[in-house]
Amino acid sequence: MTLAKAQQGKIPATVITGFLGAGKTTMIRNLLQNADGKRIALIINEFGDLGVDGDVLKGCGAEACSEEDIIELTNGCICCTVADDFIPTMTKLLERENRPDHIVIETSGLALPQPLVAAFNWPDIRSEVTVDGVVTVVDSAAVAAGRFADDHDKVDALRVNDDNLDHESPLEELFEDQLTAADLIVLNKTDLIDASGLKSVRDEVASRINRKPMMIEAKNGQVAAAILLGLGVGTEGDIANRRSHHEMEHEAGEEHDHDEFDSFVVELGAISDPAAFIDRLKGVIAEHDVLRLKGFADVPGKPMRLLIQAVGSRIDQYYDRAWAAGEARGTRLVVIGLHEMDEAAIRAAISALV
Ligand SMILES: Nc1nc2c(ncn2[C@@H]2O[C@H](COP(=O)(O)OP(=O)(O)OP(=O)(O)O)[C@@H](O)[C@H]2O)c(=O)[nH]1
Repeated sequence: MTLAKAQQGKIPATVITGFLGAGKTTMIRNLLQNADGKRIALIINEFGDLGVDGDVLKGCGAEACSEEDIIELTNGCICCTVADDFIPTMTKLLERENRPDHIVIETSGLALPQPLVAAFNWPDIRSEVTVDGVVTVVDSAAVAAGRFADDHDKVDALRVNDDNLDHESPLEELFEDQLTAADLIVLNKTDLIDASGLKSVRDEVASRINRKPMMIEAKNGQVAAAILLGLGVGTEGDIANRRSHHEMEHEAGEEHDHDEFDSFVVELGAISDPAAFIDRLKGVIAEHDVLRLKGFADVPGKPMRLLIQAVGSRIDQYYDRAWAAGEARGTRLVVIGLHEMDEAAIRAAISALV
């Protein structure tokens, strides 16, 4: 039977992966607003105890995806909760009378796509759904800045003190695993680098994988729906050829976890001078090498909440929606970094900015 025939009648599902802050949610938001009339169900998974991505997407008011079609998986990283969380969610989705035309899954920035894609080979899922393709979003500016390659010395130093450390740099490994799973690589944030920087990013990305998936460039995740949702690969049938570092290192079946990374939520009162707060926040992020920080701030006198998005020390902010009636105003920020980050010091430093 041909691949196309085997997939006939199945709902296509697109898996969108990529490191923290690469631009996955931005790309999906753009997709929902330009979905060519398709009805999309969205499954979102986020690292950290504050559902920022779901909120951003629910607020985008696109017709392609109503609020009940946005499902948040909050019990941990999707690659570790496949059996307990993802499969039951998919089963429920497939039982709905009004089935979607397409399913889009946004993994957390720390997820390995391989176990998720492999789950599409489970009999109940395989008969109904196929993976149209895995799209890996890359933060081109972060690659150009050496984000995924520059801490060899640090890892080597840690390895001296820890015989059990069998991994490369956790960022580098994850970056490669997410690229390895890709059918399409989107080199995003090209507005932040010049042409020669972009050429180096292309070369570096290509050098990290053996396969040659399609690679395209994008700004603000603007990629046509026909490309994103039209890959037609059936990736579940090829996932055994795209093994992650973890799978190769732990053939014996040792559990994968996210011990190398950590997150915590900082709650603050109102922020009366957001410009000054954000300016000084950049310093805290740089000093403690925070990988990702995002959340909402309460600015006195403003009817809307301020969305704050930091990727490394680049920070975007905008007022995204009005505080709802009865909603407690407050500032809540999720901080994500390497496990060894100094939570107490970061908490104290951020709290001192208010
Ligand atoms: N300059 C620039 N900023 C971008 C681009 N794409 C996304 N961003 C910004 O990057 C930040 C992170 O984008 P998200 O879409 O939330 O990234 P993500 O991959 O969903 O992040 P996580 O879910 O936390 O892993 C936001 O502030 C976006 O506005 C781009 O092409 N150029």
